[in-house]
Amino acid sequence: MESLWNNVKLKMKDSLPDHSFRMWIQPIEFLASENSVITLLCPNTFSRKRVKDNYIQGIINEFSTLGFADLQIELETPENICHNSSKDSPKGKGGATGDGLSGLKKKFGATTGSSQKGSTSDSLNKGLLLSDAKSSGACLNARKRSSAPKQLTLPGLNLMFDSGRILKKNYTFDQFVVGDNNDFAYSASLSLAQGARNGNSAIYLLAGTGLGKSHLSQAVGHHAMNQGITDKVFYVTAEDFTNEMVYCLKNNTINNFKEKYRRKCDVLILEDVHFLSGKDATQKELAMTLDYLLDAEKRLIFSGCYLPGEIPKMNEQLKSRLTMGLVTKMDAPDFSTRVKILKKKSKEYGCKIPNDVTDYIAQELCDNVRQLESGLAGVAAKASLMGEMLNIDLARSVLQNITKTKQAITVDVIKKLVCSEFGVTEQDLVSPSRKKKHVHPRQLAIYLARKYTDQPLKKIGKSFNRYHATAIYSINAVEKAMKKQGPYSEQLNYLYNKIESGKII
Ligand SMILES: Nc1ncnc2c1ncn2[C@@H]1O[C@H](COP(=O)(O)OP(=O)(O)OP(=O)(O)O)[C@@H](O)[C@H]1O
Repeated sequence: MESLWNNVKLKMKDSLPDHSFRMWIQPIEFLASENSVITLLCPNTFSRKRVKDNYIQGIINEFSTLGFADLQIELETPENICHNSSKDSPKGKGGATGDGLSGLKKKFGATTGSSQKGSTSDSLNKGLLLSDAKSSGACLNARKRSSAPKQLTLPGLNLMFDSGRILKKNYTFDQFVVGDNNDFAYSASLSLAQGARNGNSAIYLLAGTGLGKSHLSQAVGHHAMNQGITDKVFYVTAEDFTNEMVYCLKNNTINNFKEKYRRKCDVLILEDVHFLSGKDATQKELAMTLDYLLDAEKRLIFSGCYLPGEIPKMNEQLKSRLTMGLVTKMDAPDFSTRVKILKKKSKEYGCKIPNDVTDYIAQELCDNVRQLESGLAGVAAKASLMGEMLNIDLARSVLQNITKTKQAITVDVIKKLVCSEFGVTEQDLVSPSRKKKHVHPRQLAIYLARKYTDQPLKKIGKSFNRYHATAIYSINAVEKAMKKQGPYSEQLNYLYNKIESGKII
């Protein structure tokens, strides 16, 4: 169940503005599951109230799209649990809150997984074990051992470090399954991590969503640190880089920023390069930083869904620096690699999946590895939560929610939906009109077509009489607008719900 919750989190990451996700959803941890009730642990009462008021419905919806429609979600806080336990205790003082979230989970017998993003490597049965521990008063005993209460941190505040984001603990080379689709990217990344330059100190990992860019680029960081090569590994997204630069400019600390990236970094991992589109000042600064790093033969790993040359409003200097090293493309895995991935992941989750079920999942889910993981987690979680046999019928009942949506959505279906919601015609969508009332629905339709269909961007652009670059620009514009919570993201969530509920077909 813990990995099911991690999948729900991943889905929410896509639909919420980044800061809201990091502040409110990311810190929530799975605590227990019993009889179709899932208990989640919020860091404190304030966060619990906020989640209850604003995000609980979204959480329920995401569980339901993963095939768990009838679950009840309970939100707990460390204080609350130990307060409840202390009612049974003759002299319950102090509290597990002092140890924070992970301490409390340890006391309850659950593993904490990756500190930031939650690991999928824990057994799917942990939730049930956890409930047992809870009912047998483990918290109470733990409380007696705990030290004086300490202040809890605000949710999400410890996610960024001076050197960027924390690397996910299981994004290592040995957890990465190599197939025909990614063997070149894998070898190039490994060789860069090991310091065999072959004339290259930079790599650009190019792939669609969920195909392993973050996994492989973070594996380079892990390797450099674990092998004692360097601990000066900076892992940032292009958005983080931009925000940090703007912050430093405003606070007159831009020299520190330059010093940090140019002189204190041995390995720079920069993700989601397409975010830089149109950000002239950041592009110039990054190009200069890359000159320093390339001259010093530092290791650079970039990743993005598009080639730099395809990203609109990107300056030529930066484009050429980003592609100075190897550009390696990762494709969707073929059937046998999907089976290998499922087998590896099910071992990680600590569950045994019969071969025919693994084959079935691999046949049904072929878009990307994230989707594959989500299907596997859903199937295993349903078997564990409902106490059902893990067989093809059960797998079918979980996967049909994922595949039904996927099969039926085409660019035309999306166009029709957007037209009916915005009161425009299909002709308006494909026309050259730059009027806001046409541009807005057109950009949304392009974004949705990218999200819900398998069509390549070139083809999507063509369906709207647009160039490839304009399609990328539209997607970036929607992603940017979504980050500001408000009518725009609500509108988009509404469209997601309509599409995913199958109500438009
Ligand atoms: N070859 C692989 N072997 C094992 N796991 C993989 C592989 N490729 C991807 N994954 C897993 O799939 C999930 C998604 O991968 P990742 O986050 O690296 O994708 P991404 O390309 O960075 O996607 P996005 O562009 O949406 O951020 C992760 O849990 C990752 O561990």
